[in-house]
Amino acid sequence: MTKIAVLGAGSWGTVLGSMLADKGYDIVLYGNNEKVNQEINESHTNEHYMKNWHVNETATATGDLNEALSGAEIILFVLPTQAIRSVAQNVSKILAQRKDKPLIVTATKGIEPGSKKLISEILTEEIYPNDEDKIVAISGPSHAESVAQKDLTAISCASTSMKNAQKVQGLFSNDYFRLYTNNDLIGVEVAGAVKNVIAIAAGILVGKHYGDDAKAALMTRGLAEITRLGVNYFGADPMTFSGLSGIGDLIVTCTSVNSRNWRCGKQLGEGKSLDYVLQNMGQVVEGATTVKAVHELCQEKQIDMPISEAIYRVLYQNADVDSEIAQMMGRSPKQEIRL
Ligand SMILES: NC(=O)C1=CN([C@@H]2O[C@H](COP(=O)(O)OP(=O)(O)OC[C@H]3O[C@@H](n4cnc5c(N)ncnc54)[C@H](OP(=O)(O)O)[C@@H]3O)[C@@H](O)[C@H]2O)C=CC1
Ligand SMILES: O=C(CO)COP(=O)(O)O
Repeated sequence: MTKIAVLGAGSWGTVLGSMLADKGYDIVLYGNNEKVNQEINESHTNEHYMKNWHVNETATATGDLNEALSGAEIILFVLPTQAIRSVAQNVSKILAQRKDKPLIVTATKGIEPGSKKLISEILTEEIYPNDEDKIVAISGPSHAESVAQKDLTAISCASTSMKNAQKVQGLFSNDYFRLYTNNDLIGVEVAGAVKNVIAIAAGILVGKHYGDDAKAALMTRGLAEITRLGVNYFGADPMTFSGLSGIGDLIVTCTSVNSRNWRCGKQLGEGKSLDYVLQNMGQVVEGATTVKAVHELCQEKQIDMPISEAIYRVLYQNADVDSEIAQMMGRSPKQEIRL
């Protein structure tokens, strides 16, 4: 039986791990919270991250990375962006003692501030230098809460190696979870990461009582600036942004109450402080981290991303939301389709 090590025992890691255990794989979750690991092993629940939900009883959890990786053919990273590099370094040390090279899958959506690197770039750098083909990213419109209920879900599965993308497609697919392969790894990751920033903006508009036109305008212009960053800086294929990891994920994250990024934005729009919102969310809000990397890129490479830059100023420079909205609506006239 194929063993899959799932690194991250939060909402998405637990649901993906349980879904894969339902298919008969040997699943070991790696989590850094001993209480959560114990709860998964003993009562097969993870109440903090997935309320009133049952984890497949064959899935186990451990705080020992060696134990999680032992014999694993697939290593699935489902950690917050901020934890990826340090855990990847530990994974690399453990794999150095092995002859085989397990396939690495990432479900994390983010860009690392400072390095401005995507998750696949960090994993390649830390684990398989010069072998990007061993990395596969899964990304698209998918909330843990929906997949836990076996709601119909379709996402992208991207790698520079079509063979490895197809392998992961086969491993993860079931009758309610469908994956489409994509060879634009970079584009899929940029789209998945930056939509979280736009989702914060979508939440802010709701918190400020703006309506449907505002939401539609934000999502469309948000996609335009995500595409601009992806194509101009990362060299992504523009078509990727019309796909599941692009417009698909943008729609779900900007409209669903399950989105932590959207909920964060809504509370900011209602006047709460970022510190208060993040402390009370109890789960990761990736857009709040990724917007720092996006801001660095905009400054360095002169990329025009007015929505993301406004979100950066609201989150980290104390900017007033109403003034930012007024400023955005008053920008000089622009042509719609431009990269
Ligand atoms: N939730 C979802 O529906 C989806 C999430 N994603 C992406 O998946 C990634 C993970 O999100 P999600 O599961 O929701 O996040 P959660 O906030 O629900 O869980 C994060 C988990 O990571 C753990 N963790 C943090 N740092 C470390 C570390 N250094 N070592 C080991 N474990 C660590 C946390 O542990 P602790 O309890 O100790 O904090 C927690 O268990 C994000 O990039 C997100 O964007 C993608 C699609 C859907
Ligand atoms: O990526 C996601 C949905 O596809 C999860 O979004 P949130 O992190 O905003 O909950």
